[in-house]
Amino acid sequence: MYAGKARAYTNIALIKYWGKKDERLILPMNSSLSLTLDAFYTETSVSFDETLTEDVFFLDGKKQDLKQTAKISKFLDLIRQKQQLTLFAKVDSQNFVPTAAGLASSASGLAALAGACSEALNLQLTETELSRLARLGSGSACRSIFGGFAEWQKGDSDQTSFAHVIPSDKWEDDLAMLFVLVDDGIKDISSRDGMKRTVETSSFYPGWLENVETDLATAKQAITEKDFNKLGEVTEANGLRMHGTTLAAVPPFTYWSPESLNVMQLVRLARKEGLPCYFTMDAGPNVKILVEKKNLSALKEFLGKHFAEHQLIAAYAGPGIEMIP
Ligand SMILES: O=C(O)C[C@@](O)(CF)CCOP(=O)(O)OP(=O)(O)O
Repeated sequence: MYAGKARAYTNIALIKYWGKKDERLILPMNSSLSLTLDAFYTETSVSFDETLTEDVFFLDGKKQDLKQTAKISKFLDLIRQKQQLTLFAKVDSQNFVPTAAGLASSASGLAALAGACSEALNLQLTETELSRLARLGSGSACRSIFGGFAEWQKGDSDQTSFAHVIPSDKWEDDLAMLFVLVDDGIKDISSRDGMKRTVETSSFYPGWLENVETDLATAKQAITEKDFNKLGEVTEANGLRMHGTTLAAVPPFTYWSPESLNVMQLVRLARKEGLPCYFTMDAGPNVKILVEKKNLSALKEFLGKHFAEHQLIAAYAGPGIEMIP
């Protein structure tokens, strides 16, 4: 039996990955940039075991059904193919996220799985190779190999599409991200399905591609200059552009709930009142607010008038993947 375990942290994109050029290899249409956080992570152990007659997948202690297990098997097949391996595996993933739904991300899960497989089979992968492997599980997972700010350079092949750390002189330690949980319980379209429909049908999608590489350059410059407002402005604008593409998809859809729009308005109001903070959203109604650590308590107080304590969750910059002996 070959066993391994890894811990990987979720990341939130400031410049979004939205659209695939290649579905099988998960090659993105554009490069993206994220901040790895400390608050939410996944611990995954994997054991390739000759006594197993099929892959088994446990998530938070519960045995998963065929559909969920099939996704993991698809990833394991890639590993087995690469390693000329025929053994089945038991995968056991534990999401360490606040009870609220909609926070566990595939990014930390698939990154942890890639790390656990690498450990189990003693693949001795470099961080770049690990990032490429994680990418094959879920695009955004390739960024969770790294702590702090990470850029996923889109590349144009399996070899050239991977993430790397963005030098930041630890500026991320001055920042925080406040999650506002407005989960309205609607089963959203998954990011995978949402971006596929958008690429294939949205007349607004070409506009997204026109701007995103410029946004990325602006964000990287803001990090170099430690310019919070510059980073915040491009983060908020890029997220809005991404979500804008969904409105012109066929059929149209949006991840925004009325509560999401309320939070966006409150963020703009906070800024007007002199509290610099900027929002971004992903494939769900929850809103993430980028704020400097020194202003986090003022932001929590400002939002505390509108939301319950448990709806406001703070996160700070987090580390890259950790192998667990
Ligand atoms: O994280 C970002 O850059 C932006 C998003 O979160 C916006 F919703 C997309 C993440 O997509 P992911 O779950 O990685 O898709 P997969 O490759 O189909 O598994």
